[in-house]
Amino acid sequence: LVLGEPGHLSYDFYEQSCPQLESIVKWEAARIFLEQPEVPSAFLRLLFHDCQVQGCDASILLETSPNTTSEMGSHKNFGIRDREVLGKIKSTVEAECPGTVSCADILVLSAREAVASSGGPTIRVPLGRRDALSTSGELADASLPPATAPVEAMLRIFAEKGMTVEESVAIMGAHTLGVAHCVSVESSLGEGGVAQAPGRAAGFESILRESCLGSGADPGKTYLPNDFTLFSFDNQYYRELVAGRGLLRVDVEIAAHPRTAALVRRYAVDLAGFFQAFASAFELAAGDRRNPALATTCRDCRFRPTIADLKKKRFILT
Ligand code: HEM
Ligand SMILES: [Ca+2]
Ligand SMILES: [Ca+2]
Repeated sequence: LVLGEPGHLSYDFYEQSCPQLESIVKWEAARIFLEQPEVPSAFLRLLFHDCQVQGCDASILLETSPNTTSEMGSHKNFGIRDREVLGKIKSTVEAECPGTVSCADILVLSAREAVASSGGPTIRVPLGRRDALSTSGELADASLPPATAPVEAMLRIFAEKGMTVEESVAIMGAHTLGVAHCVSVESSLGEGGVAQAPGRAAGFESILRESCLGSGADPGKTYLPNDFTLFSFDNQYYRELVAGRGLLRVDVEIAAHPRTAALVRRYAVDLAGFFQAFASAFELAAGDRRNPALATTCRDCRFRPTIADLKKKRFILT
């Protein structure tokens, strides 16, 4: 464990200390994705939910430390899964490069592989993030958008990271992978056949009502694909939106909002344009480093020394 200066991110950060890093993560992730095809979508959402709360510092992987609640205690993190799979990748890296690579960088690299191995763009990411030692469920509550977030809130969140509207609409294309549970969709369903999400196709609205409100549906357990090609990183998400088949409120709204509708229609027919805007948006999302203070490189991504342990110097090896 190295108490590092929170230096700048760079593309060659581990060039001397762990030259094989990117290929280790690439092959270990590929091996895992082959056995568990539901993992890439989990990694991509994990990246967003980590970086959104005190920056990209792997704080979402922390288990409760004394006097704080973990981020997973926040209902905004409902559906977040497969955090332990990142631990597997981390231990493979540890075997080659002990105490060198941060969990935050492992998360960014793994999310990048999730996109590339699902057919999306290959994204170059600068490295050198440090891991948080503390966090709180309250902070996650305050920093993450609710499932009901409208377009304006979405645009504000990504503008804060320096994204253009083109990039903000492109990063929402992450919803080309994975699932949403009924509990996240429910609030957008109307009463008596009147859609709460204007712009959603009537036929799709009734499919959602049947799937999520029908007998046998359990809001916390029943889930639906984010698009028809939930394992493939493509522009199908935008095609669905143009056809009025958005799942979440923000998905439905970006197809109609004056600032975003034209971009949704463009990405639906311009895969290369979507990939390019997504790649630069991803780099901005992964570049959020609000919390470089007292940050470190942790060997275990989930159970980290507390600040008190550090003060006793029990964990400081160098
Ligand atoms: C304001 C913006 C956003 C909102 C309101 C939002 C909301 C949600 C919600 C409610 C779910 C479903 C959770 C569940 O029920 O299991 C979801 C899933 C997902 N989100 Fe977002 N999201 C946003 C932006 C993003 C971004 C920026 C990314 C990644 C860069 C992302 C990646 C994903 C992925 C991959 C899934 C599927 C997860 C899975 O299969 O487990 N989302 N999102
Ligand atoms: Ca974080
Ligand atoms: Ca897809």
